[in-house]
Amino acid sequence: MSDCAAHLARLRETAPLVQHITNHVAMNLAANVLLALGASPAMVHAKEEVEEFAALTDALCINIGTLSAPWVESMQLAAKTARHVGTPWVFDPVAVGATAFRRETAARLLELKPTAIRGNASEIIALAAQGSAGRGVDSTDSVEAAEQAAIALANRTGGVVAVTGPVDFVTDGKRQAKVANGHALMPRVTALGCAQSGVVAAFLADTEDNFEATLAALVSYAIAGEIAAQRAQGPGSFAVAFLDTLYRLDGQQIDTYLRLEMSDEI
Ligand SMILES: Nc1ncnc2c1ncn2[C@@H]1O[C@H](COP(=O)(O)OP(=O)(O)OP(=O)(O)O)[C@@H](O)[C@H]1O
Ligand SMILES: Cc1ncsc1CCO
Ligand SMILES: [Mg+2]
Repeated sequence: MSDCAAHLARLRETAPLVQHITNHVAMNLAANVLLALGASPAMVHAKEEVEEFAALTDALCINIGTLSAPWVESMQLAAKTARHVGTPWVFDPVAVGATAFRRETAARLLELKPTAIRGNASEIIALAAQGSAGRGVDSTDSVEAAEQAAIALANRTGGVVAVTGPVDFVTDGKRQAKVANGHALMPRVTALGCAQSGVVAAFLADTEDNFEATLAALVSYAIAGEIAAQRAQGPGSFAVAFLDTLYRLDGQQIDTYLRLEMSDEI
């Protein structure tokens, strides 16, 4: 069994509780994706309860997709608690280059050292303050163009950074890898990237190696997308097939489909 398959098996055995403070578009899909995979999602964002919940969850995912002022406070409180108690937390900087509100919120969250950051190329370039705005929530940059930004961010935060797209790039500042799986239907379903950030959080629960766990999350996700696309007619049936495929995904499929490009140490 490959390392990726072992991480997936561990996730299913432990069924980690994953708190989400995510956007209105992603909530339902992210919860269904996590349930299909075998984790336990909870969308908990009120400032009155986020700290209490963050102290008991196995992992936390924070996503700024549909940002508003009360949520910014909740995000800060939850990330601070996660950091304090040593719970892994993932940051998804949706459309961070688009507005000053997003840039300022993201900068404050970065200070709380996310265990992992997952975004598309334009988001990672903007977050590293290298200038791209993207086009709303969609990327206008190639994953390759974001590699140096990802390495710089990983070094700055001490965490893992994943740039996702046609080929995913992941680094912890020392190691790097590329995942060449996936399917072009995946960006045609809204919030599939947001749900993927929740999946990264689920894989980060209870692991010794954050880089390997993030890599396993990206691999599982992309391979499920690739298999699901074989029986999809378009984005609608793809979304349904994707949930079914995540539910059934096994180590043998991972080993059969895996197209991993392990790069040298940086
Ligand atoms: N063109 C593509 N070909 C193959 N796989 C893709 C492609 N685009 C995306 N994917 C897959 O979808 C995953 C997440 O996609 P993406 O980077 O598009 O997220 P995103 O832009 O944050 O999405 P969203 O904001 O809609 O949630 C990738 O990790 C990859 O597995
Ligand atoms: C479409 C959209 N708008 C804000 S968040 C979101 C989900 C994809 O990022
Ligand atoms: Mg996104």
